[in-house]
Amino acid sequence: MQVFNLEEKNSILNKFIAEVRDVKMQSDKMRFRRNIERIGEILGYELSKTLIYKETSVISPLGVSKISLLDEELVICSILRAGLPLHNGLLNYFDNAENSFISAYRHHSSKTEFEIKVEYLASPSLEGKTLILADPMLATGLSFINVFNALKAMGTPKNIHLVSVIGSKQGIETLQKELPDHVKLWIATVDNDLDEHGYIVPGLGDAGDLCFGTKLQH
Ligand SMILES: O=P(O)(O)OC[C@H]1O[C@H](OP(=O)(O)OP(=O)(O)O)[C@H](O)[C@@H]1O
Ligand SMILES: O=c1cc[nH]c(=O)[nH]1
Ligand SMILES: [Mg+2]
Repeated sequence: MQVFNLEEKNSILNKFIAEVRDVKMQSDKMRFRRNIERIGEILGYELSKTLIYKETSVISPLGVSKISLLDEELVICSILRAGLPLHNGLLNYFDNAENSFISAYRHHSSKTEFEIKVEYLASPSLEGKTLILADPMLATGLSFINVFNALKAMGTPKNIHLVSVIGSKQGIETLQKELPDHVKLWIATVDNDLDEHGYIVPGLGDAGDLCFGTKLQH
């Protein structure tokens, strides 16, 4: 897996990362969701530079302009719940993409032990297409791996891009071991630690709850 960590170069992205981490700003849920969406827009723009383009002619009122436009069948798949604002950010730029939604949640057998449950999948065929798989948090990496395996039933994509906001070093190492070499990861920032509950430290907390509110454990 190839990793593109956008924090390696300072940009306006830093402001959005700072705001999603900031415990005081997190009380403004609308701003939190919009910042995740803005980060999705930037990650999408960066990955768009690696896609395939085809020269096209555009007729303006005064003449003809040649321009290269995206020439790939894209499918954006997001992992519910927290993937939704990131999905919207990607879709803001890749406006002709097809869309998939898949659920993944942590089912806890104790305070520190959990397995990932994948229960819902709505997707077009992925055969021969470019798949963009979005989830803002890459903690242990188990959600991405379980979802990656569940999506195999939808066909074999030509290219696969994972898009995430905050990753842990450990989670990225796990993905490096478990996912094929051709997969690319686009990530806004990487943290060093995971706590005993599998939360990224310093991270930002629970992205799903910050977007949409707390949920009952079941
Ligand atoms: O890398 P992992 O250790 O698998 O953890 C990351 C997962 O945790 C979060 O989802 P969560 O299970 O909290 O579900 P939610 O979006 O419904 O809150 C996040 O959105 C990822 O899907
Ligand atoms: O740090 C983490 C880990 C899992 N899920 C989150 O939302 N945050
Ligand atoms: Mg959550």
